[in-house]
Amino acid sequence: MSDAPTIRVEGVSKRYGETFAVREVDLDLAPGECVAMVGHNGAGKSSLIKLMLGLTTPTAGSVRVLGGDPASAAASHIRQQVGFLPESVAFHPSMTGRETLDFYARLKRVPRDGNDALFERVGLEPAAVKRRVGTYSKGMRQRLALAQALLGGPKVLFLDEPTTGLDPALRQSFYEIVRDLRDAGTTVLLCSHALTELEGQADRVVVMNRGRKVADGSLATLRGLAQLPVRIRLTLPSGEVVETACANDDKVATLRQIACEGPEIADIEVVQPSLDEMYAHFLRREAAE
Ligand SMILES: Nc1ncnc2c1ncn2[C@@H]1O[C@H](COP(=O)(O)OP(=O)(O)OP(=O)(O)O)[C@@H](O)[C@H]1O
Repeated sequence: MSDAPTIRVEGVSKRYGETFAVREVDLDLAPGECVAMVGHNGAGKSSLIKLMLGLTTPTAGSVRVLGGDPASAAASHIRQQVGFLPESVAFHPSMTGRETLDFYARLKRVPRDGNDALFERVGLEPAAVKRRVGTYSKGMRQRLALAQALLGGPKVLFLDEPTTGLDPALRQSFYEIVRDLRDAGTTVLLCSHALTELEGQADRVVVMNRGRKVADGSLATLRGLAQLPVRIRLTLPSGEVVETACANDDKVATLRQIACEGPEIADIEVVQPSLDEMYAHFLRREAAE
């Protein structure tokens, strides 16, 4: 990974009238990094993405994407290297999948000859590509939406709630595509409310609350900061499950003690705090400050 960030957000605020949608946010995203942005409804996630897309300009601070201001008139070359999958995509129902992707390719001024490869990549079968979008299932529409976001091989990809309404198998294949993109050096910013499914997918998690960034780090870093207890789950030979909790730093000593002095056990499991629990912790901490 090169050190120059693909995206640099510095001291950014965005105000709509009296409402601060984004407040004094600093955020760097490196090439090939997959970052998950989480937060309640109205936390400022979409507003931040709009700023990074250059659709709006900050009230204060600066946004740099691929070294330039994405909102400037001269930034069409930047916008061409950015893919965006919005939270709700409305395609024209009477156009086929192929016509839809051709249309977006023309808009983005990228050659259409890569479209077949894109359909294959997102798992849209040739027969489906010929059908009108109005006949598509939610999963097929979302695959087409992803193909649209991948047009031109973007260096930066924004995905807003990409897996909402998808079945578990489709979610998995979605994240596989995201992993391949990240491995190929694409910077991916992913917004989601589905916290549990983000575990293992993102290199870093950014927690937003009321426009502010309240936490930012790898899951391991956030676990260290939150200092939430780990749970030790013991299954006794009778099948009964007993749970105890201890500080993360004490878990080895606790396990040793259980092994030496505890009851006979059939199975043991150490359960780290989930992303859901950490998210709740950071919001509680923010509310208390
Ligand atoms: N164009 C706008 N005009 C006025 N207020 C706005 C505008 N866009 C966003 N806001 C306000 O800014 C705040 C942040 O909204 P934003 O859509 O960025 O949140 P979000 O985290 O994306 O929420 P969700 O998860 O529901 O999509 C909200 O209070 C919202 O009402």
